[in-house]
Amino acid sequence: MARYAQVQGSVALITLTNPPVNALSAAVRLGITEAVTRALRDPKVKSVVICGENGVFCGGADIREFAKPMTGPPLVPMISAIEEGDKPVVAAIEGVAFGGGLELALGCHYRIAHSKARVGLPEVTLGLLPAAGGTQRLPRLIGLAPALELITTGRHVTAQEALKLGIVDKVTDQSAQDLAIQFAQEVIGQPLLPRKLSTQLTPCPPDVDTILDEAMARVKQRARGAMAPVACVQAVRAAVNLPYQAGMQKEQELMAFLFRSSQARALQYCFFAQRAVGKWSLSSGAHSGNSKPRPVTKAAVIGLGTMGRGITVALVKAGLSVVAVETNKKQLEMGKQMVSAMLKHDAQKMNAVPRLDLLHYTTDLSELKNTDLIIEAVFEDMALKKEVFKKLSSVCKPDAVLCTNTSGLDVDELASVTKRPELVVGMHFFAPAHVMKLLEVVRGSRSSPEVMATAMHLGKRLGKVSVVVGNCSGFVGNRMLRPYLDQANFLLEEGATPELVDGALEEFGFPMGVFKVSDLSGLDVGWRIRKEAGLTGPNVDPKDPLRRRQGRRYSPLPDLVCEQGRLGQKSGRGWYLYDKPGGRVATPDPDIHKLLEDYRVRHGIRPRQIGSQEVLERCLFALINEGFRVLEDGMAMGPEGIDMIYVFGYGWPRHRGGPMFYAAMVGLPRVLERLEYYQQVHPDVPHLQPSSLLRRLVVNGSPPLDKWRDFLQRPHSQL
Ligand SMILES: CCCCCC/C=C/CC(=O)SCCNC(=O)CCNC(=O)[C@H](O)C(C)(C)COP(=O)(O)OP(=O)(O)OC[C@H]1O[C@@H](n2cnc3c(N)ncnc32)[C@H](O)[C@@H]1OP(=O)(O)O
Repeated sequence: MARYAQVQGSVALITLTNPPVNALSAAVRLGITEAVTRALRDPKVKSVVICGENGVFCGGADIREFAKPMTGPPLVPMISAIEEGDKPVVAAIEGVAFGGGLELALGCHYRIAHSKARVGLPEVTLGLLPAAGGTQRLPRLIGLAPALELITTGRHVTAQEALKLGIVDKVTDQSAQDLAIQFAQEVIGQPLLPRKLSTQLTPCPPDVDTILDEAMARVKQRARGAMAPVACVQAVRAAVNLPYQAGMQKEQELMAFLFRSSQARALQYCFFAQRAVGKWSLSSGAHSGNSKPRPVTKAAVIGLGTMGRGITVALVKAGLSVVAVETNKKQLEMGKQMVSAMLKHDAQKMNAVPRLDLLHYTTDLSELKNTDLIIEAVFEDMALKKEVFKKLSSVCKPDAVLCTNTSGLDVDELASVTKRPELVVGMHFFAPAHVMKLLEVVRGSRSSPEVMATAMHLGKRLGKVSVVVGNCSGFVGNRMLRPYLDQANFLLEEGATPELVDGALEEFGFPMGVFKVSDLSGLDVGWRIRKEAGLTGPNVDPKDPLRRRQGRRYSPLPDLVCEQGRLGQKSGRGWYLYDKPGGRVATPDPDIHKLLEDYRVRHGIRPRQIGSQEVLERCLFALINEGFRVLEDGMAMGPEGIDMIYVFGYGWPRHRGGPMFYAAMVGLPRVLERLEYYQQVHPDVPHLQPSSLLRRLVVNGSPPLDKWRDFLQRPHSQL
């Protein structure tokens, strides 16, 4: 797992060999330890180079080993032995040096990087801290403020920035390994002590306490309850206040606490789940490994509303040539201006030139003859979308892929109006589409494996986390959102306020509570959908009482709020009050409190005290319950997909792993018991009726999440 060779006469070359990323598994650590001992002992060896095989230095500790009992030599003494040795050791960094990989390089006396390499300490994103000396050596090398920033964010740094910061000593466009070998010979005999970071003091600016206090305040504000960033600041503080060994002791103590935490487990689960969802499979046997995507060089977007504009920007940024179609001339002009502004803004941030040349705007659908893939993003109306798909079917070349950005309409119904249903697929982007990482790729019953591969591959090119989902109303994300929203509204009826509900959800870790999000999205969106569904407005069944629809409990509160012209941020009032239309700072609104009080009086509801625990249980467990139904219905590949949809599309706190992971952490018997309790109290809310899958899992001893698939009733997959 580490190859040893002697090159150029006196240089020991140690190569990490653990594909694909040379993670520091037990075997690799053993290999390095043995190779370093050999090099330091061999009198013919005067200097050492450490590099990684296949153009990757090292992706850090082997994350898969974290769940198992520790074996092999630990990292800290291994790195100390390198630093303490009396022969210069040079790290040759190609590809990446992340986490333990960078810590290994910091234990070396010199670092040479390839110009395309990236370095960083991403441990915080795994719920950990750099506990192989990273929190102690990096501040000593580059100073307090930059070290704090890198360690608390886990940000990856390019070789050029690493050179500027002083993390690496040289950057080369040629082979980093060759330059390191040459360099290792040049530095033989030079004093090593100044290169041993553990012997140095952390450079301390006069305002050191202010820097640390501000960093702590910043991470606490951003962390939304995540513990690792806070521990990172504490560890770096030790690099300033304590001698190296005591600082290392502190680093170990903090790490031991984090390592055992449920947050670390959740974040590490997310790391693997994010990668797992890219490996999709269908019930037909087709999967990502055997289905080839079609080439897409020219794409089109139909409709330049908010979604269409964002999708256009995302496609252009990925280097695709795009035809943007908007039949309304005024809208086209407005869309054009906004897309250009967004592209220019993004390019400016990255010091690049905006690729406006990739764009062509038109009002004429017949200009789509040569496009490979078309994404329809018109108004969310089935009749309108069908009309567009009919036209696309006759205008586009026969093998062009037709995608819809619907957020929940039936993909099969749309496909049925085309002559190529096998080439129709849902690509459900989330607003703003050029920013949000999530993409639901919706498989219609006739979508071909090739078309799924094409949409998934395009998602990857756009930098999205793409998740294959089944074609059911609302797909996965929005389908699970309904019970969550319902519960939030019911809680208002029963005595809560928007700020009480949002406060509990934000305390849990959501960036915004449900009512703030609704205000941001615009309350009229849901209002229109409810009108179309006959839940409010003229199409309501006259036999339905005000607080019941289609046989189940219904809260008309959101409709009443809309009827008052309170449409959210855009109108300056919604569930909250804003300083102006379009304002973003939400303050509790006495008028809403009055509206709620009057409503309760009108309906004879005695308000009661509602606590955070009830808010969380009712909103989150109802959502989770629907997640189990999604699995039971075969609309998702597994719980990992659901979790990634919620983490990347709905602000679910990553350190809680996603709703299904959270359910497993809380304990499935507990989730079941609370759902049963609430269902008894609210028998007219079917969403609280525990799903049969949840019951079956509990009866079978609550198996771990990766075994849930075994408890689905077959045939299960609709994918
Ligand atoms: C008290 C206890 C003390 C314990 C001390 C513990 C010290 C911890 C310090 C650490 O080092 S924690 C790990 C820090 N490193 C990272 O977070 C890096 C994670 N990896 C990445 O960012 C990326 O994978 C990459 C290295 C940039 C490569 O990206 P790329 O897009 O090229 O490929 P991927 O699809 O992401 O990965 C390929 C393959 O490799 C698996 N993998 C990647 N990194 C690791 C790792 N560090 N450990 C184990 N496995 C890793 C990844 O899961 C993929 O596998 P798959 O089977 O194909 O899904």
